[in-house]
Amino acid sequence: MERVSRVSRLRGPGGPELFDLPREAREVAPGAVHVPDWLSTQEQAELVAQCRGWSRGDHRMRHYTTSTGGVMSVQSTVLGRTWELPWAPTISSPERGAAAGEPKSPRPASGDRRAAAEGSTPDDEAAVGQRLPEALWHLGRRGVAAAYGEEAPEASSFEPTTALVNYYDASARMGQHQDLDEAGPEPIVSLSLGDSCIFRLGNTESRGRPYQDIVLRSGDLFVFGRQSRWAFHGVPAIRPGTGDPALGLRHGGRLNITIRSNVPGKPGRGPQVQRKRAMAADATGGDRR
Ligand SMILES: O=C(O)CCC(=O)C(=O)O
Ligand SMILES: [Fe+2]
Repeated sequence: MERVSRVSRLRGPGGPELFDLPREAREVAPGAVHVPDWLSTQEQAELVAQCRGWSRGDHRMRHYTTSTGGVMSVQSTVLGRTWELPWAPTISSPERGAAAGEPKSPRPASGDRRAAAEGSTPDDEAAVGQRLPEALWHLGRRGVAAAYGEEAPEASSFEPTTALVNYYDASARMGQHQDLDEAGPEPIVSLSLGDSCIFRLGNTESRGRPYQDIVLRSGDLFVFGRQSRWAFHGVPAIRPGTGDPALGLRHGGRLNITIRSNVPGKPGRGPQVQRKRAMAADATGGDRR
């Protein structure tokens, strides 16, 4: 793992914080690496703009339902190859989940979608299908190399296929869960944009203790694979107003992008997913995953 010391440009509610605190890249648990300030402000702003372009039409953000029918407080969209699982969004049935939460914008007819894509980049077009935008493929690869080192086997073997983009408004949260939808064991590459959050990284056995709370700020990279690939994790809180308005998140909030490898013919541990999601929903009042 590279050990890079960077100085954060922290913001507090209403403006920059008073102090610049050095934060170091750190393996917080075996296989779980936090690299603060990995993306420059410009890269972050570009990614926010790209996410806006990608999350249109069939890929618009929406509140998905958990398997028990609870509505997630987080809004999400999937780019690239989707999962063949009951909860997962599909391109051919874009209304899945709509009953759980009214879409933010009406679904455009296919002609409208072409119009919406005008002025968009080739990556925007890619996201309309099941191909992962190239920019995210590269970020996935770079992220693994930054976390585990250029020489790590995963730095060349990781084949990103899928990105889950989550939007958290000030009150959104995500309950403790495992990312079981991919067969694994490829790592999960997570990028944070906008407001800071508390990211809770737990153990692989249960949603409870031991866990540690890590502050993820805009531009941070977090990779969890290897022994932490099946660790329970979640986002118990957002810190509203801490994001830099220059990123272009018009209503504030936090964007999270997890870049994953979802191998066809190797569906995740489906039945387990259902159970685990149900557990998480039940234990948190059913409004978040
Ligand atoms: O928002 C985050 O940092 C975590 C998201 C997550 O765990 C997920 O989408 O599965
Ligand atoms: Fe997750």
